[in-house]
Amino acid sequence: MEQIKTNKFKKACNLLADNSCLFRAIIATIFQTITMARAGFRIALLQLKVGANKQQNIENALTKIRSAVTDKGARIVALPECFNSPYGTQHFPAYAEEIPTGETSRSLAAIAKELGIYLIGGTIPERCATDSKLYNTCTVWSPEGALMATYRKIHLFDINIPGGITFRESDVLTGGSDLATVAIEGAKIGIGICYDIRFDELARLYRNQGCDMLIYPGAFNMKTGPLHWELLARGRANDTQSYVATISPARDASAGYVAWGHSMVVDPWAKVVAEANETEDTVVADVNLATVDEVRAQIPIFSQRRTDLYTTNAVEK
Ligand SMILES: O=C(O)CCC(=O)C(=O)O
Repeated sequence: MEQIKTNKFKKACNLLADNSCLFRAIIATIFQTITMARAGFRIALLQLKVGANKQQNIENALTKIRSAVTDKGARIVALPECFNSPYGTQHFPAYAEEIPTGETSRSLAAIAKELGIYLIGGTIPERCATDSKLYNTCTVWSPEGALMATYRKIHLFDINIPGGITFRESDVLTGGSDLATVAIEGAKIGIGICYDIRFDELARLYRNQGCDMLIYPGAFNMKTGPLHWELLARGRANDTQSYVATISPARDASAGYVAWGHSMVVDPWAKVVAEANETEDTVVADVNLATVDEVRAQIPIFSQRRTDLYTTNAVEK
């Protein structure tokens, strides 16, 4: 019996010795997989001045995109909500364009291709070619200039704070019904727009789908911005243990709708890692996907949820 065991052991050793190169390669791959930290990318958020002249708004965005890439080394550039039009229901019909045939889409596709970058194209008022309805829509462009995704704002901004702010996007816009994720540089990114950030359910769905980062072009105002903008960005980052980026237009005190500004990147620890003030500016941050993995491993709330006590949507990761 002992003899048989010894022979088997010798055979196994000989096999390993014969295939030592292969064996070493397998061990090296396993070790690498265990220890390999995920990389990341540099993102630039463009807090743009937006005025009444659509052509100027587009030109300004293109200039700032170029400089974020050539001067600051961004691989992904993100624009604010409603960057080609003043923000207001009275403006949306006049500024609306079809996607991807409108002039704004064509300009974004061309600059993404020229610079070889990923471009989160903020939002524009979209006129749908098939139903003629208006949507508040984000487009995402690849380094080849291809349209990777469109996201139509799901939760329309309808609020009424007497003496504060009253806004009813639903007077002219239709809400979208689809989530949108894109795979960029090893990260899965979920898109939301402004008011959407108030809905933790949407962020949860993206987390369930395996997102590492959530990007919200937005334009909070002088009433809700000071109270809620950072709170919500940090809240969603903390809930989902993801990076969160919020991108606002610059503040223009003379505009009909005065944006809060303060575009920011929040890391999965819910720490604000880069932030603008209210003026036109470019916010740059390095997104480190190893930080996502680190937080999720160290505070493993996702696997600790008591789904026997409350419902959540299907978990893919
Ligand atoms: O939720 C807020 O306070 C502001 C939302 C907003 O401005 C928007 O959805 O465009």
